Amino acid sequence: MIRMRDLRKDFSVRVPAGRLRREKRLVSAVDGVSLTIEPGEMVGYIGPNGAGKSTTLKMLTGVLSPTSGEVSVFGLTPVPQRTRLALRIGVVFGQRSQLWWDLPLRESFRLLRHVYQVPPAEHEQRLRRCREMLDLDAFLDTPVRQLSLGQRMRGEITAALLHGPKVLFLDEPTIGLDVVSKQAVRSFLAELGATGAVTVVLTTHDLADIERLCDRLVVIDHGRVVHDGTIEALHARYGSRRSLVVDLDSPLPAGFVLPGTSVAGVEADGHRVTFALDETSAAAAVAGLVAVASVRDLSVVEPDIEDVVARLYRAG
Ligand SMILES: Nc1ncnc2c1ncn2[C@@H]1O[C@H](COP(=O)(O)OP(=O)(O)OP(=O)(O)O)[C@@H](O)[C@H]1O
Repeated sequence: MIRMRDLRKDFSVRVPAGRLRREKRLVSAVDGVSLTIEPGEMVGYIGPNGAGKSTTLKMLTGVLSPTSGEVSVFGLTPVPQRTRLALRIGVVFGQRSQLWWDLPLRESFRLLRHVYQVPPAEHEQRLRRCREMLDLDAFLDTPVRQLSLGQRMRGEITAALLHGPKVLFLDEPTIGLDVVSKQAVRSFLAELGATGAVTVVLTTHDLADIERLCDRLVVIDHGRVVHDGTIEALHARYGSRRSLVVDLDSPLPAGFVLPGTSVAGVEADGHRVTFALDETSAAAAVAGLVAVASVRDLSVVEPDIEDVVARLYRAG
């Protein structure tokens, strides 16, 4: 289990004060975060730039000491017990590689087996799974410095898992990746999450990662948690609704009301209407509509997570 209690991290920064002077100022990067993450959970940790996501991950992984508050990861306090912690966690931080730049990927994996003293059979079994699922074979013998970003990220994720950690921390695992690599990484993480064997905490700016992967979404802003729950709870809280988009042979009569909905948009001279499904199902709305109008085509649009998260950031 991962526990944070009133966790804080302040940085002292020098900011310009007048033309020549600079003065010290405290930045509260993490400002009283309390969270408990149960084993096997897959949690998306999101927030605007500078919200405090990386700083939180750094405290969880023992890279930074908290200014105050408590943090424990599977019973260990990260900074003082960093060596023991390293055996239980896997970390993928985009900017920092755990691979040997000049060696082929395969050699990095071999060296990591020695670093973590993983029995050969266990190592082989884990590596085989990653090779299959992350499609590594085509570039296993390529030096790491020659890998594309997507190939390297797949290598980094493998490297983070070869010692069989209980927790995987990922900072922006899909940033800058091409579509194929993104899909490979997401499918792999989805499968990993489904086993429940590894607890996963990931930060991302790509909300499709969250939609695809995370049951739980924690939103942080200015170092504080502003939402903790499912994506559905976020939609409910911000009143996002599904909508029904219909293409009509002719515009609806003036003053037309479809029970349980409100008109969210009218386009193409009234031939396309979007109804927000406020208090009714898509099926009931469609039935009500085809009874009075000639419907050429229709689609049901799910609420957009980008939209609701943008509203949340603005509110924050
Ligand atoms: N080493 C540091 N020294 C001074 N200030 C820092 C340091 N690291 C982070 N900060 C500040 O702390 C705040 C939180 O930064 P952090 O990197 O945790 O945000 P983030 O949510 O990960 O942002 P991003 O999405 O841009 O990566 C920012 O205001 C940042 O400028």
